[in-house]
Amino acid sequence: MMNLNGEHDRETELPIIAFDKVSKTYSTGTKAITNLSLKINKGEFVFIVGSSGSGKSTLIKLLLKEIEPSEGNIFVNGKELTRLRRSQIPKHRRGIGVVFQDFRLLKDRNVFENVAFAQRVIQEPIRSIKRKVPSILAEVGLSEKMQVLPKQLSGGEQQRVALARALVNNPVILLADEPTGNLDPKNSWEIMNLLEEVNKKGTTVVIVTHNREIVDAMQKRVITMNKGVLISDETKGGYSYEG
Ligand SMILES: Nc1ncnc2c1ncn2[C@@H]1O[C@H](COP(=O)(O)OP(=O)(O)OP(=O)(O)O)[C@@H](O)[C@H]1O
Repeated sequence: MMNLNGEHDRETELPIIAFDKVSKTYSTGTKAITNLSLKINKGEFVFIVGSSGSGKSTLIKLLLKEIEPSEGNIFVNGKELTRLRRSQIPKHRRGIGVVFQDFRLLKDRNVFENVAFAQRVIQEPIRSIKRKVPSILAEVGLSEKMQVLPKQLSGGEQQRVALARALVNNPVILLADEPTGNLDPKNSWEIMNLLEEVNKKGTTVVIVTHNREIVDAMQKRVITMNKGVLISDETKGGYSYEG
C-alpha cells in the first residue's frame, strides 16, 4: 500500500520478513543480536549496514534458518521459523535467493551448468531448465558466455552468474551479503542496477554492504546495526555510521 507521498507504508502492509524481539547469543557467550525488531514488506529494497561484528551476517544466517535465535520470533513469508519442520526447511530456503561476496560458483562447471544446478536441485524438468537458464542469463547480460568456465570471467561477470543462479528458481526474497565487496566501482554499479531491476519486478531485495558510495547514492531504506542493536532505520537513508 502507498501512503500520500507515494511511498510504501510500512505500518499497514503485511511484512514478508519480521523479526520480533530477536536476540542471538552464540555458545561462546557473544551476544551477536540484541532485542531486534524489524519488518520488511514485500517488494521493498533495503540496505543493512553496520561496522564489522555488528551482527549483519548473524541476521542473514537466522533468516536462512542456518542458526536459531536464542530469544524472539522470526517470520518469513508468514511462517514462524522455529516452528518449521525439518522437512519444510528446503522449501523455506528456496524462497530466498542468496548472493555472496565471493560468488561461490562451481569452478569445474560452465556458466549454464552453474545456473542449471539450482534448477536440478529442485528437480525441474530438463525442458524447463533449457528454457529458463538461457532466459535468466540473458537478463544479466551473459547470453554469450554460457559455455565458459567461471575462471574465464571477470569478477563482475562471475557475480552476475551468481545472481542468475539466485534468481532462477523465482525466490520471493533476494539476500545479498556484501555483493560488491570484490568488485571495482563500475562492476559494483552494474550489479546494483541489476538488483534494482530485480526489485522493480517485485522481488524483495535485502543487501548487506559496506559500500558507502552506493548506499548514499541510491537513497533506499537503510537499516543500521551497531554491536547487535538496530540503531537507525531510515526510509531514504544514507550511510550514517563511521567505520
Ligand atoms: N559462530 C560464531 N560463534 C561465536 N561468535 C560468533 C559466531 N559468528 C559470529 N560471532 C560473533 O558475533 C558477532 C557478530 O558477528 P557477525 O558475523 O554477525 O557480524 P557482521 O556484522 O556480519 O560482521 P562483518 O561486517 O565483519 O561481516 C561478532 O562479535 C562475532 O565475533
